[in-house]
Amino acid sequence: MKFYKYQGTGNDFVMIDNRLGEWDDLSIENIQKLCDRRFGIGADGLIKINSAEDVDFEVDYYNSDGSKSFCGNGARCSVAFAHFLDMIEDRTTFTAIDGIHEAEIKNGIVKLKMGDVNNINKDGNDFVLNTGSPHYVKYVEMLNNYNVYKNGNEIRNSETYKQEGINVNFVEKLSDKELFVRTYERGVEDETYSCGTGVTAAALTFMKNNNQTFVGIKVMGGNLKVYAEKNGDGFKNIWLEGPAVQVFKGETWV
Ligand SMILES: N[C@@H](CCC[C@H](N)C(=O)O)C(=O)O
Repeated sequence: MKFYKYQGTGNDFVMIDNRLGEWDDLSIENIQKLCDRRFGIGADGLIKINSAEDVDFEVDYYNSDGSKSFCGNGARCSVAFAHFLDMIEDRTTFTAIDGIHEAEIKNGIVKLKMGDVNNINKDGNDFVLNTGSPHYVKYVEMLNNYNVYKNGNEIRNSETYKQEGINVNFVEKLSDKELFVRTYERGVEDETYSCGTGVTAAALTFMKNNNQTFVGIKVMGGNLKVYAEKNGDGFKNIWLEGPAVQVFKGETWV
């Protein structure tokens, strides 16, 4: 199997060109092994780029445990991969598990349109919302020293969330325009260096109480930007922007 490895602010993916359907039957065990950092290539997730009708391609995303979801950074990396394969020019429309997305790519920076968010719920002082995947958002102080694994794992496996699972984002306000976000991801069952749908969720909870349409986000693996417009109790015109980089390519046996 020929593969490419991509990363978007440190959220890393094995990327497979599956436009001819050669890897339609890749098993969950195969995906787990390919993503294993000791016995495989190593990644937070695996993405198959499939052919699609009416749009440029389909992003078929799997977490490293083989479960499916929508991945914001994975979708941004998929746009960079489609551009590398000469499938698209600087704009594209593609489909993913949560619906149709638009995106733009310029100088390695990918700007991805996320689905509208209709409501943001509260769980105590924290927030729960879906930005293509489900997110829990908790504001904390001294995030650099915070135990993201322990506290994220506890919330993800709590009675309320353990069945479906949830991604848990810890957020520190750095200024009126910048947040620091660290995320425990379901399906990876660990902290990742960045989560695109997670930083989007964090930005929307922040924008809800301000009249801002832009938030800069610092994550462990770099910097991202989120733009959005208020729409009733929710948000529309939500864009996630940041780098998407090809790291290496290779061949493996599954
Ligand atoms: N890293 C992703 C989110 C991937 C999906 C998530 N782990 C889930 O199962 O919901 C991102 O960049 O959005």
